[in-house]
Amino acid sequence: MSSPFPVMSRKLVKEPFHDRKLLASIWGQPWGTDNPVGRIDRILMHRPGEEVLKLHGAAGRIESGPLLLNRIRGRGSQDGSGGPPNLDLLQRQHDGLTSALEKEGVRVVPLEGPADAWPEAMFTRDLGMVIPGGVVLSRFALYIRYGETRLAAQTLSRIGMPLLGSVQGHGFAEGGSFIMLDRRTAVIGRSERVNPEGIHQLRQILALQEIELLTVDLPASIIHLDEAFLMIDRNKALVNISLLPYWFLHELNRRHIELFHVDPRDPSLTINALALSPSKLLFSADGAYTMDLLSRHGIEVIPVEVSEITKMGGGIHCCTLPLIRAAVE
Ligand SMILES: NC(=[NH2+])NCCC[C@H](N)C(=O)O
Repeated sequence: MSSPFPVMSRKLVKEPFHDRKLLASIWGQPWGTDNPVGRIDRILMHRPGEEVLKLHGAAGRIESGPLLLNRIRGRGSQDGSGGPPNLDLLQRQHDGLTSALEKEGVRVVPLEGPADAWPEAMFTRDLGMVIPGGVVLSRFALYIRYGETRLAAQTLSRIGMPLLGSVQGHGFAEGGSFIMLDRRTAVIGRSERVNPEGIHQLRQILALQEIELLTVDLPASIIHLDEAFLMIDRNKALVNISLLPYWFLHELNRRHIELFHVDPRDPSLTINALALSPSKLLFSADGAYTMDLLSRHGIEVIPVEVSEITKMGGGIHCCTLPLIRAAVE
């Protein structure tokens, strides 16, 4: 088979780094993604182990929103009871999620290295920002997650995915607050976990590919954009309007993205689902009202049980980091 890129040629390289054919020919795969819904080829996950039991009693509460909320006196709507997760149930639900993905033909890449020091390594979404051509590694805002970046760097370089940058200095950015909206636009949610310095660094890296970065200020009740917003098809999104500013909804509307409410009767992390391909989602089995709405609009939803996972402050989206998505259109 003749390659379009003869390595012995002395001609100048014309394609950019993220050219899919060049990537596949040299780096083995068309790594990364320029969209949020194309068919997923492979995905990074971590099966939770004994490390989750290291979360102390109040972790469930602390981790579900900014730490700052703990300094506000009186009882707030976020305050939960906490307590350690049921490891057996957590593992069974995580295994269910993995098999649902494998059944859809997605290759699951396990996180390598000693995850036992990092109780929230299960939330692999947060490890990086996947962009065309590779990944930008996160820098975590909390000590309890800080070492996860090293595991990601190790795993992703071993499988041959280009590391296109990493948030450094005093910057913070976590993958759960980032999405590639389309070839020319990405979105990041600013919060306790994603600071202006992290956003500035990411914006510079994206500018190398002429990608604009929109910043959405998140309310104090959440830490990541994926608790408020999910793309479900090229031109369709699920939104929680109580957590998003008017200008952003208006901008989506201006871009002809059809919006669907996540039903307020469903658990709050229902929106934290995953597009396997355009209009086909892995969805929390507890989100019945929203599933009904989506099904009525021709969107295929595959339910999976994640109730124990959500007790740790994340859902399906948080547990999965797509490393390669097919191009759309
Ligand atoms: N992408 C996400 N929404 N991840 C949620 C992570 C939740 C986890 N308890 C944390 O505090 O980091």
